[in-house]
Amino acid sequence: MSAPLVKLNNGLEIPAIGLGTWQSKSNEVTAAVEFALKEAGYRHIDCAWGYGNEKEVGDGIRASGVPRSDIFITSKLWGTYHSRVEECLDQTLANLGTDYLDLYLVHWPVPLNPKGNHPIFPLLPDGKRDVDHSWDLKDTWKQMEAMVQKGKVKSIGVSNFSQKKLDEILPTAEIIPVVNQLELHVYNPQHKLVEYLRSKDIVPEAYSPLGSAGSPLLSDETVLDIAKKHSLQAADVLVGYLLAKGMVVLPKSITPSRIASNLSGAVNASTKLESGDIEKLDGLAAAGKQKRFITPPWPVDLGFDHWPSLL
Ligand SMILES: NC(=O)C1=CN([C@@H]2O[C@H](COP(=O)(O)OP(=O)(O)OC[C@H]3O[C@@H](n4cnc5c(N)ncnc54)[C@H](OP(=O)(O)O)[C@@H]3O)[C@@H](O)[C@H]2O)C=CC1
Ligand SMILES: O=C[C@H](O)[C@@H](O)[C@@H](O)[C@H](O)C(=O)O
Repeated sequence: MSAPLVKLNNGLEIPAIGLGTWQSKSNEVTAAVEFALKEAGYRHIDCAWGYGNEKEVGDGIRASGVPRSDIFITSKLWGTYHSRVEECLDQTLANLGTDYLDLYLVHWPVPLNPKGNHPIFPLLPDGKRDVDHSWDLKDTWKQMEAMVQKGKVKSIGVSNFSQKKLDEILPTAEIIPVVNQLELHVYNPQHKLVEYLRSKDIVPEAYSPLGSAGSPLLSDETVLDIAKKHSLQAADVLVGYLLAKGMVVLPKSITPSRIASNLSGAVNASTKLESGDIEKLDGLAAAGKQKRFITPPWPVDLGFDHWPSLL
């Protein structure tokens, strides 16, 4: 079984299901990536410099024996490197053991102090994250564009960009981001933002599609009812719902049976779900279940709906 392909605005294609690797421990991720590629039919791996496990992901890619050219690899630029994009990218390429990425994303629209008191999470004396207010996001994007010109990445995109943040880079962008990777699931569907992305031909990529670790989504009554009706598992419905909506979906697992079913079960679910099921799932958040699970304490306004106020 393989995942369907989704067309990007530059004509390239991305497999609609990618294996997530955030919080996959270094001693577990190699086997997970190897299994996903060799046994479960995955051809897309979602990584990030900030996850600290790219070397082990690279080991899994090589152990799978699947040719590099058959695999779609994404990684992400961390905040302390907004003014040094090529430096972060070169580390990622070396970590993964490849000479190009299929997709490189700006991880968060928040430049962090590159000379702060920590290489990943620099903090100010008051304990807040040390944001580099002097750096302009437009210049991060210029440096991202240069990586395409240099041939180090095939496509570039963003992650965790609200409409407000996209509107900071789009007027001067020479390359339109191909995707925006966001927290998207039945409790956080972000319908308005997704509609905006569609209007700009930017593909929504769904992270934490199962609601991340310890998720209540897997025991949601509506999800379970729909799963029962079609003889599916809850996770199949959650991933299949996003697939059916034409999104790219990034379920993470280090458990072989789940890695397999998150692709095969979800593709099956995407063909079985009826319009009434999709309507019900689309309406869960508005019916009182709206919830974000990933809200790091950025001391800036990201411009998202339903973001806890931390300012
Ligand atoms: N751009 C960004 O800022 C972000 C990007 N991401 C990307 O998206 C990926 C997915 O998001 P993530 O937050 O990891 O969460 P997910 O929604 O993918 O959930 C992962 C959790 O669900 C469990 N799980 C996986 N499959 C099943 C299943 N079939 N049945 C029951 N439980 C299951 C996993 O356990 P186990 O592994 O033990 O099987 C793990 O605890 C990340 O790994 C990362 O690649 C995520 C967050 C932010
Ligand atoms: O991709 C995963 C997430 O974005 C993760 O990298 C962040 O939430 C990070 O832990 C943070 O605290 O800022």
